[in-house]
This record gives sequence, C-alpha cells and structure tokens, in this order.
Amino acid sequence: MASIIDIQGLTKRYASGFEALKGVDLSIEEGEIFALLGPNGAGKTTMISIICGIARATGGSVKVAGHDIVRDYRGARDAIGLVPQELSTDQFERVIDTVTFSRGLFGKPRNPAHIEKVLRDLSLWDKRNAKILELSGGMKRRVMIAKALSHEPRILFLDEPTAGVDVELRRDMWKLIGELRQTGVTIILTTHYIEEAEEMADRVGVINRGELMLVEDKTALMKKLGKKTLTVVLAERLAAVPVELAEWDVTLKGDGQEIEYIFDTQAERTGVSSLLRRLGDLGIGYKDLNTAQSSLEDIFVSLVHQEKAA
Ligand SMILES: Nc1ncnc2c1ncn2[C@@H]1O[C@H](COP(=O)(O)OP(=O)(O)OP(=O)(O)O)[C@@H](O)[C@H]1O
Repeated sequence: MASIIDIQGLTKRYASGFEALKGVDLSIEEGEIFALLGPNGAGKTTMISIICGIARATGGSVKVAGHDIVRDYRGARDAIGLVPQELSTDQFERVIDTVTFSRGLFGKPRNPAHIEKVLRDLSLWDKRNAKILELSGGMKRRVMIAKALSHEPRILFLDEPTAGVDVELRRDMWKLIGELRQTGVTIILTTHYIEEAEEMADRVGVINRGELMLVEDKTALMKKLGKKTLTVVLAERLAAVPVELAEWDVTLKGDGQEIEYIFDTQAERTGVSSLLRRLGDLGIGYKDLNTAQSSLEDIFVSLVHQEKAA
C-alpha cells in the first residue's frame, strides 16, 4: 500500500522549552485505520495539530497526500478532515447549515448531494433541520464528524473520539468508524484505551513522552499487550515460593500473603488452572482470587524495560 502521510524526524519544542515530540518517524498507509495510543500528555494532540497545520513543528518534515505541510499547506490541509477533542460549533445553527458552511471554508463549490450523503451515512439526515443544541451528545459528536467530512477529505483524524462517552455510545462510534473506512477514507485516531485500539485499528502506534515507542500490526501488538495478572490471596502466609511452583514463574507479594502470576490471555494454556490445581495438591489454601488486565502504564514500563535491555 502507498503511504498517504509521511512523517520524518518530527520535533516540537514549546515556547516553555518543553519537548513534546522528540524526533518521530511514521508512515500512514492509504485506507488503513491507525490508532495512536498513549497516556495523557504523551504528545498525541501535538502531533495531530502539526499534521493538520494548527501548530508548527520545530524540526522534521510531514507530507500529506504528497504535499509538504509547510510549503504546500493548502494542498495538505485539503486532504484532511479533523474531528477535534472539544465539540466546537455554534449551538444555535442547524445541522445542515453548519456542515455546509464547513465545506465552504475549504473553498469547495457547493455540493448538496455530498452533504446529504455524509448526513445519511452518519444517521443525521432526519435531524438536518435541528439546531445543534437540540441534539444528544452522540449526535453532536456525529455532527463534528460530518463537518470534518464535508469537503471530501482522504484522511480523517479523530482526536479521542470516545473520551468521556458511555459504553454504548463508544460502541456506536466504533461501528461508525468501521463503516467510514469502507468509503475508502484513511482514519487516524488517538486514544487512551487499549480496548479501542483493539477494536478498531489495523495498526497501532504507542507514543510516550514524545517518542514513538513502537508501531505494529494490531494482532501482533495485542499478543504482547494481552497480559493479565492473577493474584491469589493465601489463607496463610508463605515464607518463600515453594519449589513445586517453579514452572509458573510466580512472585510472592503482600508480605507472603499473596501469590502473583502474570499470564498471557492469548495463550492456548494460560497456566491458571494448573497453578490452582498445584496449590491444592500442595495443601496451600486461598481466600480470594482476582485478575487484572495490565494497565497501559504497566505496558509502557515493560516496553521501556525491553528497550533498555535491547
Ligand atoms: N502550548 C503548550 N505549551 C507548552 N506545553 C504544551 C503546550 N501544549 C501541550 N504542551 C505539553 O506537551 C505535552 C504533550 O501534550 P499533548 O496535548 O500533545 O498530549 P496528548 O498525548 O494529546 O495528551 P491527552 O491525552 O491528555 O490529550 C504535554 O506535556 C503538554 O503539557
């Protein structure tokens, strides 16, 4: 596949001296859904803002659909639809007017048929004459997407499309984004949620402290991220891990009151049931069991360790 966005050595130093991006290289392929995953303050919004021409890079280069974002700003910007984190639109305006107006901002000739298609695709056609303030939160978000698609961009950026929305709305949004990709538009979304990247993306980039730590196919990444921690709360304290448990690589926590076992949820055999059986055989009783998904934070820590080790 051909790349539609080419980022090389991208850096951003804010006036405060803070380095928000430290030399990012990335290619986005035409037609893919790319998720940029990272914790608060990682640099996701900074990166999108630069690509969309809202912020200026300190160094490096970005090409969008073959146009350099600085030398050929207009060509690059025309290819992009941006759905920002914050809902920003006139509350008193009618849906169809605000979407039509957005197209006009790009200097494109009127095209009522396209606006109608966008509104229909986003299930907003019935609401075209409603004022924005009369819409539900989910519909308002869809209006923002309609605005971003009004000038027929080849690339759609969604900055945290589901931040602060309930589970149901999140699922609707995922479905919608899946449908949008069928229209051929390349989609780049930022998110904090591993689950979101898992559900949507073809490829995932993990960014932390201004550095792109990895870019991988989703399936490969999920294998790495699909770790869980099982905590077994023991009935009685242990002084050390019994040798009979050596094959599970468990650690003793909580003053000897807990056994912790990290397992791969994607593996055919997680080792959980055999571990519990072995505990039973050894007469080691337990009061409670719980499992927790590795947090994004844990994953970053382990990624950093892996990088250092390499
Ligand atoms: N105008 C600014 N001046 C100085 N520092 C800034 C400015 N804008 C952002 N930063 C800093 O740059 C870093 C990256 O911010 P950015 O908004 O890109 O992160 P993000 O990954 O989008 O985070 P979030 O998930 O919270 O939106 C943060 O530490 C932020 O405080």
